[in-house]
Amino acid sequence: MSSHSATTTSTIPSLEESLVQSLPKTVYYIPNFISSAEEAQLLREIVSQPKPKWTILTHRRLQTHPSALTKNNVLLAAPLPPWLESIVPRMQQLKIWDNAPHKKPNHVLINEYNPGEGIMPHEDGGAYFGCVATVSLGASIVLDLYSKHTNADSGESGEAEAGAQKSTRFPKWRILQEPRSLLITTHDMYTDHLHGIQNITVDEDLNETTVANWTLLGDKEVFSTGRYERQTRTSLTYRDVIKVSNVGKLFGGRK
Ligand SMILES: O=C(O)CCC(=O)C(=O)O
Ligand SMILES: [Fe+2]
Repeated sequence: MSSHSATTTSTIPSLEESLVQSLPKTVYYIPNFISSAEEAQLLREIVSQPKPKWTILTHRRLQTHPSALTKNNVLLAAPLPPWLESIVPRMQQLKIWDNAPHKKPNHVLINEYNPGEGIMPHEDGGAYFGCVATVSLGASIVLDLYSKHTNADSGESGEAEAGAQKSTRFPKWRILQEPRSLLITTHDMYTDHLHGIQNITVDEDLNETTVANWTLLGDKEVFSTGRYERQTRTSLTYRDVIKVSNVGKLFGGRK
């Protein structure tokens, strides 16, 4: 009976036990939120999307489901594809969407990072209800967190930086996201902080003092050397877009 736990639905830990206590409010980290079979299925769906679904960016590529927002940050009403919707009820069990305008996510960005790729520090902003739920697929990666208001003192300078990281900001905290994990970012952490992923090939210096969610990790052994060689990592970021418009209305009622 060893490895026959095919479904994990009944074993999600509570939000309380998933709180990342060392961070400003509020971040939750849940390892193994999905099973390996679900992870494989999601990755199959992602790679089988038609080529034009991908937006190629300098340091990653991106899919937007069901579609990109309009210039005014409006989502044209459409359901999420069923393969992305499949894990939404499990998120709803955690009650993280209870205060959201639509009570569940209606938009998913899919980011794929090869080794050496990343995303500049940014905030996700006011188009969305202030909660993002990130499912990681394929490999681990470090997410850096920054205070929104620069304080010039932090961090050593010294390290010669290759690439275009112009703002010399240093991450204040780091979160290690394992494959199949769920990361929930909400409240002040959503509104008052920036997050980013460095364009590097190895995440280094990983240990219980440098990784905010160390005690919550599913498998610390993987990081026992303190180093993690990046592999392709894909993330699904689930959000609730506040403004939704019916296409019919939009085109029918033109003023
Ligand atoms: O890949 C991630 O975990 C972060 C993605 C992200 O920050 C975004 O799409 O806004
Ligand atoms: Fe983001």
